[in-house]
Amino acid sequence: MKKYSAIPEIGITNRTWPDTPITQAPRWCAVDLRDGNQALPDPLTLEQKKTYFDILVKIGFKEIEIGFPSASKDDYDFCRHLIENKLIPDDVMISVLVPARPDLVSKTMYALRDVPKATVHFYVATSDLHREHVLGKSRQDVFEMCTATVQAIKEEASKLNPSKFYLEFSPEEFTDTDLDFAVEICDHVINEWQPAEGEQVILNLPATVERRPPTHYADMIELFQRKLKSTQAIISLHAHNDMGCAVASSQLAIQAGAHRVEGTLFGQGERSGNVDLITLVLNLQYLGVDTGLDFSDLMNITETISQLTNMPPHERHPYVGSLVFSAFSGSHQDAIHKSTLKKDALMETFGRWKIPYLHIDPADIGREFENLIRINSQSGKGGIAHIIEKEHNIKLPRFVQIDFAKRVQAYAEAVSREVSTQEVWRVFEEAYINPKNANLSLSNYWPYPDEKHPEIINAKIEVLFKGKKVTLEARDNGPISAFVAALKQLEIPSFTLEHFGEDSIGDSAQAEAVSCISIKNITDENVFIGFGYHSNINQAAVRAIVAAVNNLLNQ
Ligand SMILES: CC(=O)SCCNC(=O)CCNC(=O)[C@H](O)C(C)(C)COP(=O)(O)OP(=O)(O)OC[C@H]1O[C@@H](n2cnc3c(N)ncnc32)[C@H](O)[C@@H]1OP(=O)(O)O
Ligand SMILES: CC(C)C(=O)C(=O)O
Repeated sequence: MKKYSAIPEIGITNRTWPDTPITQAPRWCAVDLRDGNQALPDPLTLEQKKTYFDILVKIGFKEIEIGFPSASKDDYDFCRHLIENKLIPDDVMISVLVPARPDLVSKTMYALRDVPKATVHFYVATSDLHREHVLGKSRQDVFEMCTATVQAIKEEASKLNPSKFYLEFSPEEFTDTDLDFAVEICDHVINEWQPAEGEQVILNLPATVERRPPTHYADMIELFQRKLKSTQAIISLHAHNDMGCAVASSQLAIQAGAHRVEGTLFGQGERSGNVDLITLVLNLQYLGVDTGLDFSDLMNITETISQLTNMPPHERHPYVGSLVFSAFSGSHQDAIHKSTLKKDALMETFGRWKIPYLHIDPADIGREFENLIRINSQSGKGGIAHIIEKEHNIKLPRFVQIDFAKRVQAYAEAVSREVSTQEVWRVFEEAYINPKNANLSLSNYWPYPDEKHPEIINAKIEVLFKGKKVTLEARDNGPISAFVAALKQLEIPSFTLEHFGEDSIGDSAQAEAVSCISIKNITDENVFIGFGYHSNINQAAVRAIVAAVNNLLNQ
């Protein structure tokens, strides 16, 4: 016998869910304070639960499962705390969990006294595996347990008038349960509860352990609804993530007609967790669905929840991971660099958000482009140019990008790790602004127009050349060419000025000028680049020339 084998199909005919797009958000129920909390190595304290509850409310959850009051004093106290201090907003429905054990119902209901309204959620395992081998019960026993539990809830509820109670039932291990039995037991629970006209019972159909592919979950949800007799049911999902497919399962099962989804932030929950509501909700938002939840402050939410649970999300966790809006590799960086500059135009062209390698706008979830492009040995010129432009406001000409990318790559290979933006700048400075082992340094430069021919510029310069102070003079028809003419009197290889570009940094009157120069060694045609800064554009240019000449001398 093989240890693992194919899982039998559900046996649905004419399934409709694959052709049913999601156009409307389901009801969301956050079960972080129950399923999430029960799976934490250190369960949340009362204070921590309060903070967590407030975050869930702020995000916009209207249904929040707050705990298992019969399980522990902490859970009981938290329930009392919310009710006694009237901390539950009018438009929020809390729910509590209890097993199908009448002995635990009274404590559960007593914990809810004075609540204006609440959902009482009870569960019993219905799979053959669990029912027979854990609970040791027959199918008939399970019917009786449900009857007894519903009656106990009704009885306790009647003592707590005028609080209004709603019912939720979970056939635990639904996805491993014979579907006809699941339908029968759910119809039975609704019949026992006898909901008032217009009232509905939540049937929460859990993938307690993810034992099937997402398509099977969707099939089961569609078929369950076809078979259910009652018309007073809300179909709810509760997917676990053992195969890593909980988001996909839930998304397909919503297509299959589920009205409500239970899950947790970051998928915090038993084993590999519950469905991650952040991913699921933002996936629907990405599909244009109005989800009713607000994750615009997601990074602060992430930070607080990580502290509470002591479990920060993985760096690649969809939407929230620290690396999900970062690109290290050259072709990704190039594409992002080019397209973020014209993101509005792209939006016009495609009629929706579209940027290569970025499926949503990070700004929508409180993130920025700031760390989007990160540098290592996989990076290319586009990304590196992006860093220099973003951090230092300097637009690198293409030929400089090509030259500089090689230098940064050599540096990254030498250090064998990610290169910080400060290091990128240091490489830039050493390459083009203050080259190491400089033989030439500029002490002073005085350009002045000729008295008789003001279009002619006289250049007087003082330099330190190979340790000696030298004064040089020359004239030409511009301040830069006059400077070059003076410099050429030194014993340096002959060169020509190839490129001269200038830009300004900042937009005030005191903005600094930045010049980019390239010179070519006439003998071997090698090109050398220099950059210079100054508040005066001519002074910036001659500093760039000095840097380029130093590179030529260091050849
Ligand atoms: C899939 C889920 O996440 S379900 C929620 C799980 N969450 C929790 O279990 C957290 C809180 N639980 C607890 O604090 C405890 O388990 C309690 C208070 C509920 C019960 O504690 P104990 O009475 O000590 O029982 P214990 O947990 O050891 O065993 C469970 C008993 O309940 C039975 N049981 C388990 N689930 C159910 C159920 N849904 N309905 C009825 N009985 C159940 C078991 O068969 C077992 O019965 P046994 O004593 O006859 O063998
Ligand atoms: C109690 C139920 C809903 C549950 O947590 C599960 O089946 O995973």
